This record gives sequence, structure tokens and C-alpha cells, in this order.
Amino acid sequence: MPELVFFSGTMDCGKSTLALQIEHNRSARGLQGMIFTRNDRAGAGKLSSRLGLVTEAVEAAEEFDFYAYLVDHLSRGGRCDYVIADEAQFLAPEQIDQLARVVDDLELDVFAFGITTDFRSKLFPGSQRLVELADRVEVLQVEALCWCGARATHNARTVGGVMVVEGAQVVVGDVNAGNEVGYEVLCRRHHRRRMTAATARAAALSPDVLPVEPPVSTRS
Ligand SMILES: Nc1ncnc2c1ncn2[C@@H]1O[C@H](COP(=O)(O)OP(=O)(O)O)[C@@H](O)[C@H]1O
Ligand SMILES: Cc1cn([C@H]2C[C@H](O)[C@@H](COP(=O)(O)O)O2)c(=O)[nH]c1=O
Repeated sequence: MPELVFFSGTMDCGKSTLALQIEHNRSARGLQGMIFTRNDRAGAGKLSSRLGLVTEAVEAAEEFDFYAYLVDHLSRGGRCDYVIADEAQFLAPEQIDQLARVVDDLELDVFAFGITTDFRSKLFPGSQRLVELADRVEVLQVEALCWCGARATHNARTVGGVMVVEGAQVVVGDVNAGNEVGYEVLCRRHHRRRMTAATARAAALSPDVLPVEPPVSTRS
């Protein structure tokens, strides 16, 4: 039975790498996939992973219709055995509906990859629709870590090194970027407290932070 699967996680947890692995393993067995992406950091029409692998993809822009594109491709005698859609958080809800129709009416597996929530910890509309429609939601096994060592579950945006909670939902960027706009993955506790690795380091070094004395009753 073909499925719509949503592989989700924070930034930098290996989603694009897994997309490339699924593509590799299936094409090694003679299957032919159609790869789509939107706004990959490597540029239009690319699906790239931080491990250095990159492959060509169809750029699914705003008005792109996945169902119509695939019907057209197949009716011209083209082949497609499965579909991969990376950076699926950027897709419009209607485009996710099209992907579900690809599964149900064209009987193709669709593997979608994306982050669930934005820098404000709000759902991206595309991810919300995926959670609503997917046959399965898979959280990636390789966990990205917060600076404190806990599992990172949230994405923070920094502007000039400072965590922000206001701004446009979509700003293409990277972790460890050192650019004006960057991203950092954090656990919920530190996302709530707006404590990035840099602010935690600064607080630890600050002379304003006094060493904490244990309560009198516990002193030996
Ligand atoms: N130099 C490296 N050596 C080993 N693994 C790396 C290296 N750089 C990145 N990675 C792995 O790649 C992951 C990021 O993969 P990527 O597919 O780009 O993530 P995503 O698409 O989820 O943002 C990191 O979590 C890490 O496990
Ligand atoms: C949190 C957040 C992220 N983005 C952008 C930044 C990157 O370009 C992608 C995520 O890519 P990855 O392969 O999962 O690392 O999304 C954004 O536009 N808005 C956000 O809030």
C-alpha cells in the first residue's frame, strides 16, 4: 500500500541525508524516483546534505502543482516509482494535499522531509498539513543536541548572535552560520529561556553571577 510519510525533526538532524539515502537505495535497485525541494541552502533545484552530498531536484515553487506535474510526466511516458519532497515545511497546505493525492490516485510512495516548527516554535503550515494527512510521521533517530546535552527539539533563530522570536517565518539559513541570521537547535527549556550556547557561556563568565552557597542545613 503506498504511503505518505513525513520524516520530521529539528534542523541539522539528518533529514536531507536520509532523503539521499532513500533515493540511493531505491535507485540501486532500479527504481526511479522524482525528487522535489524548495529553498534548499545549496540553491534552486538542489537537494543537499551537510555531509556534502547533493543531487539535482525539481524546485517546487509557490504555484507548483505536484499532482499535475506527475500526471503530465507519466502521461508523456515518463517513469516515476516514488516521490521525495525535501524542505516540505515550506510547501503550502494545498501542495501537501496534492502529495496525498499522488499517493492515493497515482499509487506512489511519497517521502516528505521537513522541520515541524519554526523559530517561534509554531507549526509551519506545510508541516501542519503533513501531520494532518500523513500515513506515518517518523521522528529521526539521530538526535541533534542542545548545548546542554539534552535532545534538541526546537529551532532558534539568532540575529547578530542574539536569539529572536519575531520576524518572517521563512528565512533560509544554516546552523553555525556566523551570518547576520543564523539558527541553533535547543531543548525546550533553553528555547523558552532564550538561552543559546553563546548566552549560556556569557552568563557563566559574568561577574554578576555569584557562586551559589549550599543552604546552611546541608553544610558540613
Ligand atoms: N563532519 C561531519 N561528520 C559526520 N557527520 C556530520 C558532519 N557534518 C554533519 N554531519 C551529520 O549530518 C547531520 C546533518 O545532516 P543534514 O541531512 O544536512 O540535516 P537536515 O537536513 O536535517 O538539516 C548532522 O546532524 C550530523 O549528524
Ligand atoms: C527554524 C526555521 C528555519 N528556517 C529555514 C532555515 C533553513 O533554510 C531551513 C531548514 O533547513 P534544514 O535542512 O532542516 O536545516 O528552514 C526558516 O525559514 N524559518 C524558521 O523558523
